[in-house]
Amino acid sequence: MKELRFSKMHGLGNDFMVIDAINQQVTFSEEKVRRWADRHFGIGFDQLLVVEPAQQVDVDFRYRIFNADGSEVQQCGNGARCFARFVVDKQLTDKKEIRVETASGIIVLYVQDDGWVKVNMGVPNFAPQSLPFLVPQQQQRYLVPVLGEDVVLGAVSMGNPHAVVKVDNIDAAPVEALGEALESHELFPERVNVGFAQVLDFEEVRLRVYERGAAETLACGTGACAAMVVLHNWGLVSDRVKIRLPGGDLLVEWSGKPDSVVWMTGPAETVFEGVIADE
Ligand SMILES: N[C@@H](CCC[C@H](N)C(=O)O)C(=O)O
Repeated sequence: MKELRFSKMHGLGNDFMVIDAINQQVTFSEEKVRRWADRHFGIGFDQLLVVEPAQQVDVDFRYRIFNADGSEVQQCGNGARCFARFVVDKQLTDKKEIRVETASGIIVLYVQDDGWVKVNMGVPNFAPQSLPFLVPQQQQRYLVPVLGEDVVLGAVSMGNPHAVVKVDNIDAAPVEALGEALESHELFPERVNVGFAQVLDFEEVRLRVYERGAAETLACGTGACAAMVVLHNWGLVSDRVKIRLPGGDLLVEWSGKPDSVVWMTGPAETVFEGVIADE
């Protein structure tokens, strides 16, 4: 058994175990991640974030993400902000503009003087095959039969797959039941994250997200970006929107022009440092 150092961090209550895998040797299995993620018998987290050496020449780090159920995924927005704070606080870099490779491409993280992090989340991809979403053609709105009703949703990849459902009031939304049913719906063969969005006005949206592989979380960064771009396409929000999640607020900006990137700005906090025995 060897000792493995980690940080426990969160972005608006979406919580993470963060491991420096540059200065420590560590291997991952689904079973190990699930054990660490357990909130009673482990450390407890929504996602595990791993800092690895860059594999490409033009980036600073490689960023790997595992959901609490042990599945490795392509992107995590709240995690990206925590990743930036981690590599700066641990003096793994002295840069304030950090280029990071993920399983879905390169993202750029900017650590601001106030400690918040602004992330270039890349260009949203509305092509159904990018999620993947098994529908005959790309549309702004899709009608999906689930739990005995036809649910209207938008679909987008923010590097990871998202479905967005507009609701009148997120407090009354069937997040658990519908979220779970859509997450593993046959039209989403790689499963999907499901956002429930309540539009307050052009600049403000309330959002709850049922995350693939982690169930409902207090916040989802890519979910906030997905909700914003879908609602923007539907003409319901402006280019700069405050997304109010159960764990706090995120600022999401997107012009809606072809090939324009999405910007997400918000906090990232360290809760404690820990050491765990690892085989
Ligand atoms: N919490 C995240 C998203 C984490 C990954 C997601 N559950 C997936 O499976 O794609 C965020 O802040 O974006």
